[in-house]
Parts: sequence; C-alpha cells; structure tokens
Amino acid sequence: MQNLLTASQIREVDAYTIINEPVSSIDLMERAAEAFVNKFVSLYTDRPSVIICCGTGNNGGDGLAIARLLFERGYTNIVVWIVRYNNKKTDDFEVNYKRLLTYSIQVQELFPAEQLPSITADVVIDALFGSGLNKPLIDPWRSLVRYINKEAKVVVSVDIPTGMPAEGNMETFENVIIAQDVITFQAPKISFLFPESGKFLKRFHVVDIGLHQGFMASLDTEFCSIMNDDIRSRLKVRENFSHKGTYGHACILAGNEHTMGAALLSAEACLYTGAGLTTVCIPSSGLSALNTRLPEVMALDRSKLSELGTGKYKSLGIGPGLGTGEEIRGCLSELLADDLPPLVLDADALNVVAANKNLLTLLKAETILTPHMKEFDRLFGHSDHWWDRVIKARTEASRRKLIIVLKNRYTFVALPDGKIWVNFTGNPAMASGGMGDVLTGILVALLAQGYKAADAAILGVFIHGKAGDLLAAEGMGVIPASCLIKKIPNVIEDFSSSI
Ligand SMILES: NC(=O)C1=CN([C@@H]2O[C@H](COP(=O)(O)OP(=O)(O)OC[C@H]3O[C@@H](n4cnc5c(N)ncnc54)[C@H](OP(=O)(O)O)[C@@H]3O)[C@@H](O)[C@H]2O)[C@H](O)CC1
Ligand SMILES: [K+]
Repeated sequence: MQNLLTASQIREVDAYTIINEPVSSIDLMERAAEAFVNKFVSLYTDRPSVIICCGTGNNGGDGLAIARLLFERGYTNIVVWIVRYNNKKTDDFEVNYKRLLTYSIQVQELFPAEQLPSITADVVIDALFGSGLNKPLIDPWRSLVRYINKEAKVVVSVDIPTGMPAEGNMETFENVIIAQDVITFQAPKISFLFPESGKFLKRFHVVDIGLHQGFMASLDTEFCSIMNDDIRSRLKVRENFSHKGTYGHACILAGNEHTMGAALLSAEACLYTGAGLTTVCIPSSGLSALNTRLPEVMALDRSKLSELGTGKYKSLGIGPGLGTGEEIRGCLSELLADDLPPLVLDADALNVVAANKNLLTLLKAETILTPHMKEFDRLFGHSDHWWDRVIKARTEASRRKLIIVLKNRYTFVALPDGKIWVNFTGNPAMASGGMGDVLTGILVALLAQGYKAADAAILGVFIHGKAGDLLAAEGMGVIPASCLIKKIPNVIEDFSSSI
C-alpha cells in the first residue's frame, strides 16, 4: 500500500525528507523539476513552444526550474510568466528566479490590472499554485485562470491544477485550471480520485521525487492506494495435491425471471476466480439457461433458501438481479437474521436493506457491501459531493464494522479499521451493465477460498479492474462483462506466481 497524503501531510513529509535524507529544499525542488521535465518530454515529444505560468510560491519555484531545465534540453521557444499579484514569495522561488535570470529565457512579469499577454505557445505549463492552495481563487488570479482556460491550446499542470484543493470538498472551488495532463509529485492527490476532478484534468502521471518512503508509510492517513505488492503478498498459490474441497463451496442468491443474466455473470465470475464449487440459488425458470451456459455450476432451487444457513456453503453472495418484490424482502429479512457464512451484499440486496434500514443492524461484522453511488446514497443518505460520500463510507464502515466497497472509476474500499483503500485498476471501457455482478462473483469466490473479508475486498476490486485493463491493452474500447470474466484467471496467475 502507498499512503495518499493531504496537503498538510505532504508538507510534513517534505520537511522530514529535507532534515533526514538530508537534502536541501532547493535540491528537492530541483529533483521535482527534473522529474516533471522527464515526464513532460516523454509526453510531448515534438518540443512544443511553452509558456510557463509561475506563481511566487514553491509551485512557481518548480516552474522556474522547469524553464531552465527545458532550455538545457534544447527547448528554444520558452516564455516564463511571473505572476506578481501580491508581494509574497518563498526563498526557493527567489533562488530559482535568480538562477533563471542568468539564462537567455524570456521573462514577463504580470501585475494586477494589467492586460494579460496573448497566448501563442503550443503548451501552457501551469505552475501558479500547487498543494499550498488554501482557499478558492478570487480576482485577479481567478481571471487569469479563466483566461488560460479560454485561450490555451493545451495545459500541463505542475503537481495539481491551479485552483484545485489537494483534498476535501471541491464544490466551492469553481475556478480551476483545465489541464490536459497533470504531472504530480510522489503520489496522486486525493482530489484526483473523485469524479468532480474529471472536468479539470484528463490524465495524471505520478513521478517519484524521492520523498522519505519510511516516513510516508508511518503517517496515519485515511487513504491509501492498492499496489501490485499488496496483491502479490495476499494471493495464495494453488497447492499441489489440492482439490475442489480445498477452495470452498460458494453460493450466490441471484437472478429472477427477467434478470437471470446477472446470476449467470456472478456465477461465471465465481467459477473463474477459483471457487472449488459454485452453486446459484435461482428460480426454476432459470434452470435451463444455467445448465446450457454454465455446466460447472450447480443450482439450488429458490424455494430451498433455508439451506443457505446450514453450514454447507463457505461463502454467500446475495443480490444481482434478485428483484425487490415483497417475497424477496421477506426472505432477505429472515435470511439476514440467520447464521450465514461470510457474506457479500450487492444490487437488489442493498436496495432491500436501504428500504428497511433495520436490516443494517443484522449484518455481521466483516460483511462486504458493494454499492455504486446511488445504492450507497439510498443506504446511508444523500451526499452532495464525493468527499462527503467517501468520508461517510469510512464512518459507516468503522461504526458498523462493515466492509464498504464504494464502486467508481477509482473504487474506495472502506474497512472497519477506518482506512480507505483506493483501487487504481480499471478503465472506462468497463463502464457497462453486468460489471458489478462480476465483481460480486469474484468476491464470493475469494471468501469461499478462505480469504479474510478485507483481503477479499482488496484483491477482488484489483483483479476485476486489472482483467479489464488487460482487455483494454489488447485494444478493446468497450468491454462486455462476460468477456472480462475470461481474463480473471490470467490476472490471478500473473500475481500469484511472481512472489
Ligand atoms: N513535497 C513536495 O511534493 C514538493 C513540492 N514542491 C512544490 O511546492 C508546491 C507547494 O508549494 P507552496 O509554496 O506550499 O504553495 P503554492 O506554491 O501552491 O502556493 C503558494 C502560496 O499561495 C498562497 N495561496 C493559497 N491559496 C491562495 C489563493 N486562493 N489565492 C491566492 N493565494 C493563495 C498561500 O499563501 P497564504 O499566505 O495566502 O497562505 C501559499 O503559501 C507543490 O505543489 C510542489 O509544486 C517542491 O518544489 C518540492 C517538494
Ligand atoms: K499548478
């Protein structure tokens, strides 16, 4: 895992690195600028003309060093804007300013109430404000940002688009640079994870500037990202002499007459994730579809729900395509009161619980809930913005000792210990019906194999997204859920055999 830091934690790590590496702050700035330039030249290979718009804080200091380094790499068409809208400046900005003046790079100082120079360059590099932003922009900075957004062809931001807070509610921060690319230092900023950031940044790239890893890891953070090593260290290799009994019997209560596909997708994903045996509890109307499509999967008739609590199954998933009719509501209330195996609740199961919140209190510790945004809001109340929603997921997960998998482009896994694990695998080609059903099947299979619920959730979201990434890398711009399932074993193989 890698901790994701708030702006104040970034400052702490910065200061710790300077003292304990040790490295001077100006050298750390130089490293940041070098890392930016290396990435920039790999993204923009045709040596574009650039305007570098610099504030007078350390983000601006980075911008000045970037100008110098691009010049040293043979960029001839560089203009540096220095935005002097107040008298503040940092020491490292000042050092880099003096260094820049020894180069023959064109520098233009911008003062309030002056007309803004025209933008003719191919790319504007935005180094106005970074993680030091502490309030929404007002004029004259606001007008400058609006002008750049209107006039610039392409903007590449240093660390964070100017005007965006590093974390927190983004709603009041309306005037933000719209960046094609953001080259950000050490770790993604928490704000990048929320859909609201999507209108301000198209892509972000993380570059290592050598901040102190041990100190970063020691910080008590709310957010962390799921890394490849987290998967490798958790995935168990399938043992020689193992048999179907070794990998558990999973059961999925899903599907209805018109939504049997959801049950089939979940069951198939469960199969491909390696459950020893998979049973689906479906109405008899789905039997021929199941037998035709998934010969490996067994059926339990919907009338035999009482079998779910008998200890026969090692894990249980409830919800995909189940429906929310009276009959389902009644049987779910009874079931949840029963002694069930490790449980995943998805889709209609969540909707039934949302309509009868008392059921939440019946859920055993470590139950996995997999809501998308709307299901989450139905369960725990409406949120106006994602920051509020994610913090609510954290609170509910720790208060109720549940595992809440809040699905989105970057899925948030809120654990009972208060930590939120963010998953970075997955891609927009996966945005289609049935993907949630597949995730449920993956999770139920992992629980059947004896993974602890928190590990199953972390592994499950990663494997799901990674399977989609493999298909995207093969050129699939749209990925049907049934195609993704077939890639699950490849991901598991890749990550369990390379310890
Ligand atoms: N550890 C790292 O990742 C490194 C980061 N570097 C770069 O440094 C910036 C952060 O630099 P900092 O000097 O802390 O802050 P900024 O440059 O973003 O902002 C400067 C000052 O701007 C003022 N401010 C804040 N909000 C506003 C606003 N809305 N309007 C006007 N002014 C504003 C604020 O001063 P106040 O006195 O008003 O509080 C800021 O101090 C980081 O993003 C990286 O680019 C290092 O180069 C390497 C290590
Ligand atoms: K910036």
